[in-house]
Amino acid sequence: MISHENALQEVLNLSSNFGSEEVHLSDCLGRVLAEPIHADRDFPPFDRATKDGIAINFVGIQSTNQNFPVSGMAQAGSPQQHLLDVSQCIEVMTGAMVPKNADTVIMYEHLEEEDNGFSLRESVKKGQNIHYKASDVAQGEVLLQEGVQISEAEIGVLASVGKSKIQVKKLPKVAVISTGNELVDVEETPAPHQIRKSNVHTLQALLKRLQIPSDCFHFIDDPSILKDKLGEILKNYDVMLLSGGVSKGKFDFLPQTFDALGVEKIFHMVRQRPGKPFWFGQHKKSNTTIFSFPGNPVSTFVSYHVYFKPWLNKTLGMASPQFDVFLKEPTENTTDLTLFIGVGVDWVNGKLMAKRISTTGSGDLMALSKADGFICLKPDEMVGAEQLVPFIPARNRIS
Ligand SMILES: Nc1nc2c(c(=O)[nH]1)N[C@H]1C(S)=C(S)[C@@H](COP(=O)(O)OP(=O)(O)OC[C@H]3O[C@@H](n4cnc5c(N)ncnc54)[C@H](O)[C@@H]3O)O[C@H]1N2
Ligand code: MOO
Repeated sequence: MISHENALQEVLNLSSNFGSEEVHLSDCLGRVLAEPIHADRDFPPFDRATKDGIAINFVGIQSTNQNFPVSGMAQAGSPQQHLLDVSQCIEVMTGAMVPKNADTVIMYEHLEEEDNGFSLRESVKKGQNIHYKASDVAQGEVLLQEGVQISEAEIGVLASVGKSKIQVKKLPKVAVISTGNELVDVEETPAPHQIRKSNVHTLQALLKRLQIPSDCFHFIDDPSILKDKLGEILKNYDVMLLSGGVSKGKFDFLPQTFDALGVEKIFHMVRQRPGKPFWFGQHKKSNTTIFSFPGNPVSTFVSYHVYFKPWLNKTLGMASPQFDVFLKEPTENTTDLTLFIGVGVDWVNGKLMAKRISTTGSGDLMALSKADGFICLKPDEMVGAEQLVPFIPARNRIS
């Protein structure tokens, strides 16, 4: 049986590239840039007043006895004014172009308004209250690199440089598939021997968060139906995310179905818990990557985070972030498997502290809703209290 580390490496080795596509600014949140973004002009594009007040030429302070008659008004959005007489001033609003021949801005609160203009109430430093042209960024500079994930802050940058259409990395087309005779739809009332499908909904929600559209399928445990239907899906999707039907049961038909469809098995069964029966492969002809997760809800959920997310990140040209948390209580892994243990996390004195969630096992869907993520313990590893341990977040606890 393959170790978790080797399994992850095999998954990453099969990362793909789906090219790029153009999307509108309003649709690009969360997508990954497939082009560098350059400054189309200097930022700021002109010497900009940062306070409401007056603009003067500093030389005028010596010659005017600290009193400046007003010769004009510079409003944000108006063309540049010209201060012709250095003994005078031009009133200037925040965001306006500093007038030609002016080099200093004084805010109203530091001035005394008089009949014939303004006099100074505070000392003035030459050049104050001006945000200089190109002091943030010069025209042509790279503002955002290819591979950056677009957040709300990047949207502002894209808008500032006039990018209404953006090249982003194309996302895979994903089929989310559940298998099993016991599964019924959410709307149905299950008979005593049945349960409602939950994995497909969780997987679709996880994908939706990444803006990945997916189609959902369900098939009963029938080898010929599985072969027909999965054969069709192979032709039309880049990725299959399946749950259930991959273990040792007499009705776990997926491994043999993949084999019959000519899907290359990369590995089946990983030395980990949960998620041991994970089956991973690729159909070369259709270039479809197959993540066949064990059906227990926690196994499917953990496997998605541990394998599919890093695969997707690499496919989109992004690094997978690595996190550590401090363990509240000592924890020992007495097995020869890598363990992923559900934890709740809390900020304590600037440290993210993790505490184990009590659970009955990988069928315990309710415990999942209490977990903020999973800590990873290597086989036979002992981690003491207050020690750091790798953490796979399942929800955002920072913002
Ligand atoms: N002889 C062995 N038996 C089992 C092994 C093993 O190594 N040897 N592994 C166990 C582990 S670990 C897991 S996990 C399960 C996984 O088995 P399958 O992937 O074949 O999953 P199923 O048997 O189809 O289902 C398991 C469990 O999960 C429920 N399920 C399935 N799909 C869904 C869904 N879409 N939504 C909600 N719940 C789902 C299903 O009803 C079962 O209760 O195998 C162990 N056995
Ligand atoms: O994946 Mo099983 O994942 O340990 O219940």
